[in-house]
Amino acid sequence: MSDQPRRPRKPGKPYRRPQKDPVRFLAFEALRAVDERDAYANLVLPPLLRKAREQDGFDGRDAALATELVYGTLRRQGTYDAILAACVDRPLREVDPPVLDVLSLGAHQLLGTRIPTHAAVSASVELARVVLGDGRAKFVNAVLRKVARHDLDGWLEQVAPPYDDDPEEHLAVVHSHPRWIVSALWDSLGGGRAGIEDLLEADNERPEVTLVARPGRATAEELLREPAAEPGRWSPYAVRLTEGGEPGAVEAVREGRAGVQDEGSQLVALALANAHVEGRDERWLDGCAGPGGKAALLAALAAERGAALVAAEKQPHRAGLVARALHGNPGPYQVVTADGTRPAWRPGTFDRVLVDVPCTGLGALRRRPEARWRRRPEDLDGFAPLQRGLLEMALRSVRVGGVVGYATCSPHLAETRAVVTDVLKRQPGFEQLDARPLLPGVSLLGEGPDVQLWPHLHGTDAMYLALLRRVS
Ligand SMILES: C[S@@+](CC[C@H](N)C(=O)[O-])C[C@H]1O[C@@H](n2cnc3c(N)ncnc32)[C@H](O)[C@@H]1O
Repeated sequence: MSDQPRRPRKPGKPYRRPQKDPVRFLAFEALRAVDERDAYANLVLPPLLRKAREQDGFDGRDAALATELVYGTLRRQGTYDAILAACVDRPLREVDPPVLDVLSLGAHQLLGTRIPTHAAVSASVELARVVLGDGRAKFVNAVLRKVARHDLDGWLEQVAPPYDDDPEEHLAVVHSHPRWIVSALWDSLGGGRAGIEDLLEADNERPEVTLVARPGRATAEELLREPAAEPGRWSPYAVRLTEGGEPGAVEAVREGRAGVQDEGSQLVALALANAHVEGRDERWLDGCAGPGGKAALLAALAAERGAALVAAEKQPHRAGLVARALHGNPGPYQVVTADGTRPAWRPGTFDRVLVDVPCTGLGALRRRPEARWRRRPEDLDGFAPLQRGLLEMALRSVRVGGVVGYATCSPHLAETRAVVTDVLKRQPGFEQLDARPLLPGVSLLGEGPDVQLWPHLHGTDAMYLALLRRVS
């Protein structure tokens, strides 16, 4: 793209080269990658930040601002789209995607950060001059000046329908979630307006980084020596890095003795490990193990009891990640690349089985800021047969008296209770255990017997767990 103006300027208006602000430029590059290449922000950002540290001298504050601009813009995209639609004289789908990205980034700076108005507008116009050219920068300037006329609350009053007229659409616009997701989360959570609003807002918060000290290999005390580290809320193995931090810089993480793992995932593994099984307790199975977070915790717990874990994963490259996560485990384990719906082991082989099935991931929206806009309701139909197939396999793989854990990182009822109910109808001989006492100290677990965790109530991802014992 040429830096030179196409036509000579009028006297008195000398041409000024646009100033490239590395933080905004990096945020724009990340948004384009997410938009254009369906990339994931959490994968795109780290290499961009690394490059910026080396080439542009980015410091910690620059990196924090760039990260906040990317994540905040993506999370609040639904709200910003509604506001931008009111400021643009044509449908947003007719605005070029790169222009829309600059506008959204500008809207986030104006409405979602403390950056002063003039700085937010001028930085966005400058960015537009660099990446879009002077003509479209004028358009960006005009639109963002309209956006700047109100604060976020003022805009929401204008663009969101009143709650009493259309509660779901109101919540969708105000809390920036697709309407079908608002509806699904509300169905699962139940209750009135306050609870669902708290949940939707929790999805818009950046989660803390939580570490797991793998038992027998590291201790929570060791991890608590890290800066701004606090004990976990529920899991004895959890340590929260309250200021984010860099897990890769933690020695125990680098050595594989500890890992990054949300407390909800730790609780699922712990509940399965703590469930009572009669008699032998030597053979454990993780039936869909990649990338290996729960398998690593299970394997370490199994080692403490003299049990062995088989970790099965269908995708070869993910099986490689499982092998890496389990490397150095003090007890016996085996990683197999296998289709868990067609097991390579005999029925009734295992004493404990976990199936943490592929799902829509609607319980981890706070970690994947773009995911809510990519998911479609039809995705549920795609996962349904696999989720049932994997649970059926798990039930066949456990011996009489043994226990199966069915887990998802989605609270959608079609992926949680509906699967368990359907499969148990076809496969008698199982009783559902009350999972709640197996999560000691965790409050607000509902009526059971299954467990649904929530970001706003438990500070975890919205993990689901049902525990089933084979009785005949
Ligand atoms: C939700 S993830 C599991 C996360 C894992 N438990 C952890 O904590 O790291 C589901 C995994 O199941 C794998 N998978 C999908 N279909 C499978 C199948 N038929 N058999 C075994 N694994 C499968 C996916 O590749 C994915 O790695």
